[in-house]
Amino acid sequence: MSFSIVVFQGPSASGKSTLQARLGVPKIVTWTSRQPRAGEQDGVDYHFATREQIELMFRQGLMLEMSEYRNNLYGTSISSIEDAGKDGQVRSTVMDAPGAKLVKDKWGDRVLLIGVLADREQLAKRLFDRKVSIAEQEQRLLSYDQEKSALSACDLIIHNSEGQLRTAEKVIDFIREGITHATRP
Ligand SMILES: Nc1nc2c(ncn2[C@@H]2O[C@H](COP(=O)(O)OP(=O)(O)O)[C@@H](O)[C@H]2O)c(=O)[nH]1
Ligand SMILES: Nc1ncnc2c1ncn2[C@@H]1O[C@H](COP(=O)(O)OP(=O)(O)O)[C@@H](O)[C@H]1O
Repeated sequence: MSFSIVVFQGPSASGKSTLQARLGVPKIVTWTSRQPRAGEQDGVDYHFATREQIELMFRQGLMLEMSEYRNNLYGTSISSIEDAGKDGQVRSTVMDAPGAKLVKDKWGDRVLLIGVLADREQLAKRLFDRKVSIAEQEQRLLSYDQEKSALSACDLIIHNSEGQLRTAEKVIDFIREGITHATRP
């Protein structure tokens, strides 16, 4: 059986979304209580909901997990993971380390867990370039060490510091080719 879900994990600004976009398979849309950013669409980037709605879904047993990040709730519905791959289409998602671990523990070798890592100094610069406030930069970098040490649970780790993006993209192209090949009838 081939992979049906690719999960990206790693520190904030390491390049998870960039590499997820490069992989180019449909995303598993997760839930968040944070406000949509400019250009983000409901049901495409996230299911945007209130904190209360997400908590209710969790209590109803519909959520695999729920996680608090920078004062917002994030969560993945069980059905979105279970349904992945049913149509023969691999799906991808970006998760924090605890969420990624749950998916890997529960769905095992259906899941390809990719860790993305870049130097701490470069992440600080990327966050600065993104015009993130100093307080938010500090908060995001606080989780750097935790996310970095959790990478040991990954099936593979892609290094994505300055100058490594082209190679990282080639690795992703290689993975896409492998996945597509394996799911071809
Ligand atoms: N555990 C968990 N983490 C999620 C989920 N959806 C998104 N995240 C993580 O939430 C964090 C914040 O994402 P976001 O608000 O889009 O901001 P970003 O830091 O710019 O990517 C990222 O580390 C995502 O990987 C989810 O369903 N569960
Ligand atoms: N290897 C790289 N070198 C320089 N900048 C990069 C590299 N990879 C990604 N970036 C940039 O860093 C920023 C954060 O990347 P993003 O994919 O949004 O990270 P994450 O999803 O992990 O938070 C983006 O502006 C992206 O274009």
